[in-house]
Amino acid sequence: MSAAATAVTAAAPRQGALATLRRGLRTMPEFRRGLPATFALALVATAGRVVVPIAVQQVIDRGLLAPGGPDLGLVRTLVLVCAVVVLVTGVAVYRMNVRLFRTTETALAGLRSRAFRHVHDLSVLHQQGERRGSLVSRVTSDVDQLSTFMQWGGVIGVVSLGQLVVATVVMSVYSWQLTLLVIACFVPLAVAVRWFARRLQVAYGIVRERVGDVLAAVSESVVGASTVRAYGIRERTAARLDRAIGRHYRAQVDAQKVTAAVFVSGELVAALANAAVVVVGVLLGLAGEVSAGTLVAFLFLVTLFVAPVQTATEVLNEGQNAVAGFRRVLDVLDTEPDVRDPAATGAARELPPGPLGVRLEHVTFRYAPGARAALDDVDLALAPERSYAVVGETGSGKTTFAKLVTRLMDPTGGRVLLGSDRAGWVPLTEVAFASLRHRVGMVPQDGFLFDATVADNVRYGRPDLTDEQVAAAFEELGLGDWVRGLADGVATSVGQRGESMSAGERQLVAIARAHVAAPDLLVLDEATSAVDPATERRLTHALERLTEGRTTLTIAHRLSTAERADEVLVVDAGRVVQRGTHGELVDVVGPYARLHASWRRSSAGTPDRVG
Ligand SMILES: Nc1ncnc2c1ncn2[C@@H]1O[C@H](COP(=O)(O)OP(=O)(O)OP(=O)(O)O)[C@@H](O)[C@H]1O
Repeated sequence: MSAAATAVTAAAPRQGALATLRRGLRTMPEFRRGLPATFALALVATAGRVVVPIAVQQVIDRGLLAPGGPDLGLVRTLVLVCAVVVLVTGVAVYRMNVRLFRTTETALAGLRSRAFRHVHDLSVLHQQGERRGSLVSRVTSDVDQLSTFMQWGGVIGVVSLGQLVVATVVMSVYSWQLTLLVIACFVPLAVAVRWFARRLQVAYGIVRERVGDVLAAVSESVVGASTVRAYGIRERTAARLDRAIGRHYRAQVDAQKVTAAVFVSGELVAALANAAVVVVGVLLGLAGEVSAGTLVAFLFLVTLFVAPVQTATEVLNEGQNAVAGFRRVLDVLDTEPDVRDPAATGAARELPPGPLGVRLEHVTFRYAPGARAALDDVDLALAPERSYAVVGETGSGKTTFAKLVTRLMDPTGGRVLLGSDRAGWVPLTEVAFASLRHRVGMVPQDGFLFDATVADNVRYGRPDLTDEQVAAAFEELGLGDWVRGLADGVATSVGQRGESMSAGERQLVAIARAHVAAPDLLVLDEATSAVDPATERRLTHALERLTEGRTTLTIAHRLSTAERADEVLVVDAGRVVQRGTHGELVDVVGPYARLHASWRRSSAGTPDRVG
């Protein structure tokens, strides 16, 4: 599959609801494992429910109204049997629920973790193509949506169906006339339930949409809190949020009205069926067709009819939710990772030992089929242990170049190789991820930090390092005084996404992280943000130490970086148009001289940005 971004939703062909449910359940072997035993318990629970009406009939007809006077011994035995059956049913229902919760949670945890790993396997580009919030919701709330159905809907649905069948069988054994009567009463309800189910689907569809609106409004106002405050638009933002909450409230109430209507209809039909059974039953009794016990048993059996028909609406509704949830989760799992670890196929190679150079052979990259090439037929070689500065106008393709060299994406044409003439070259697509991540390091522009201590962030790629070793690494980079000046030294917490640190400080931590990882090839995306002169000096010094003796590819935004580099590569509209030292290029008429001149013009404002 090409590296071009394809939305996750486009990956799988649409399947029918049942096929989706079946396929979804197949992806959760943990769920199917305990299912037969759970169904056996469900069967016991169902059977237990019809034992009581049968016993009542027996107590009345053969115990209390026995031809030779009341048979109290039989009544006692039947009451005892009933008590045991009720107890066993209770235990079975309890065990069934516990088993169901356990297997469902195990299965969902497995699914969540598989889906999460899969999202990680998708390329960076793909993760950007899909809105991140949406990917997160697929692994969290969409999976949660399945849980109600699996814990409750599926098995309760089957139990209810079983209850209906068993109740019908028992009733028809007692009296086919009364059975037909009860069914006749419930047919309109069954039809109404289908109608209600459609209305519920629409109503809850609107509720889910409104929930999304509320979440979007809340997250936007929280993320943009400073902008909201700065422009004094608090009232407007709050009003927008209130409107979203109000719409959600109305949608929720509308949906609940439909649910309430379903239950009321159930109650009405049950009352109607009871009344009909009493009237017709008494008439049949007078004609000698049914006994008093049968009539009372029927009243019990009618109640067994109501619950399943009512639950059917909810089961249908939950089933529809689950199908929607499964679709969204399966879409993620069905998406083939476009940057695959060759180790998964067993054909992976290690990078050759020693210093690493880079070779690009006719490399082309398009972000989408038919889009303009972000890199266009680039053919070049970078020697090991030298430093290169990649410069160019904004949007010229510098970041794309860096992402292809670190295999965050694969080229749509041509290939990238790492190695050296001495030790040999290996195409990046054949290099095991473990070897690649071990030998190739990247310091991204934003210097993302995890919510942990400075030391934890530094040893991300080297978990074996102690705090002392991390502190020593800062010393080696000339950052000892800075780290000692932090509240708790290397044990200082950086806050969520590193928010307790300034942009420059985050870069220092990111540099230390790259330093302890000690890669042979280092790709640096130079930060564009201006930092204070003291941090700037620290950064420059630390970067010098970090890049010493390593092949370094820097996406340079500062002229000083370009000046210091062994060679400058000038990228323009996806092509490398100039190459040489700063001294060689600066006096030649061309893009570099233009960039340089524009830097000179703006040098009064920003220190030394070149691209
Ligand atoms: N995720 C993306 N999807 C689609 N097009 C993209 C994507 N990222 C970059 N591009 C396009 O590819 C081209 C090269 O972008 P790239 O990010 O490599 O430029 P750059 O030289 O690094 O720019 P800057 O200096 O602003 O970071 C640009 O035209 C950009 O619009």
